[in-house]
Amino acid sequence: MSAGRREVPLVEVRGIGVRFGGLQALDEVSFAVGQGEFVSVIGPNGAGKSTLFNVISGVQRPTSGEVLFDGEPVRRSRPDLVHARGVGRTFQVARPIGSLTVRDNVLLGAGGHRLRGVLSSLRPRSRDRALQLRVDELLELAGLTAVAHRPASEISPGDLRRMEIARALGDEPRLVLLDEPAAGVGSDGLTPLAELLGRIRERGVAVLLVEHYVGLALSLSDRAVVLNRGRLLAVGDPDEIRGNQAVIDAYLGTKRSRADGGVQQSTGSEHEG
Ligand SMILES: Nc1ncnc2c1ncn2[C@@H]1O[C@H](COP(=O)(O)OP(=O)(O)OP(=O)(O)O)[C@@H](O)[C@H]1O
Repeated sequence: MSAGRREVPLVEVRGIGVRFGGLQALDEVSFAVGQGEFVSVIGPNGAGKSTLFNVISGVQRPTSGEVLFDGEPVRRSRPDLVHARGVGRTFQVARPIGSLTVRDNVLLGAGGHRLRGVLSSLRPRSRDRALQLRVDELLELAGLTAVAHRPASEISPGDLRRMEIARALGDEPRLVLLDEPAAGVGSDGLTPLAELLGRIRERGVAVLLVEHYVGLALSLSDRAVVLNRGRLLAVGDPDEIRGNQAVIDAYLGTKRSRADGGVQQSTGSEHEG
C-alpha cells in the first residue's frame, strides 16, 4: 500500500446489530477483513458467531448497521447477490448431496456465476474441459482425489468437511466463510483440514473462520475477532488475543489442552475431536 492511500477492505462490518424478539444476538459489531486476510471469529456458545455469518452472507437482515464489500454497502440482504460478489460459505452442519459422488458435489459448486463468467469466452467443449480441470484441482487441493468417485454419503466426516470447503471454493470466491469446519472430524481429520486451510490462505482467498478449536484457528489466523454475548470483546493478532485478559476471563480461561495439540473450549459445545 502506498503512503497516504488507504486500502479499501474487502469486507467491512459496520455497527451490526441483530435482534430476535427480546434477544440482542449482535450489538454494534464492527470490524474489517482485508483482501486475502485470514480472520477467526471466536467466542462461547451463543456469542453470535453464526448470526454474524448469516448477516455477512445475506441470509439474515441486520436490525441495524451495514456490511460493505469493496467499500460499497450491500443494500439488499440476498444470499445470491452476496455470492455473486464473491462470497462462498460452508455451514455448521454439512450439506452434501449424499447420493452424488464427491466429484459431482464439488462440480456443483464450480458451476456458479463467477466461474462461468471467467470461462464464458471459451467454446462449449473447452469450457467443459476447463470446468473438469478446475474440479480436479479443487479435489487435489482438498486431499480428496482418492475418494473423488465415492458417494458423499460414504466418506469420513473429515473428508466431508473438506468436500464442503472445496465446493465453497468452486466459484472463485474472494472470501469464504467457514462455520466450524473441524466439528465432528475427529483427531485424524484435523491435520488434513489445517493443511487445506493453509493452502487457501496461500492462494490469497480471504477467510472468515468460526471454530471452537481455538488453537487451530489462531495458528492459521492473521487476526481474530472475539465475540461474547453479541458484543465485540476484542480484535487483534493471535498473540494479542491469547494475552487479552477480558478474552481469557470470558472464553480462553476455560480452555483445556487436547492430545492433538489443538485447544477446544469447554463452553457446552463439545464436538467429537
Ligand atoms: N433465528 C433465531 N431466532 C431466535 N434466536 C436466535 C436465532 N438464531 C440465533 N438465535 C439466538 O441468538 C444467539 C446467538 O446465536 P448464534 O447461533 O449466532 O451463536 P453462536 O456463537 O454461533 O453459537 P454456537 O457456538 O453455539 O454455534 C443465541 O442466543 C441464539 O439462541
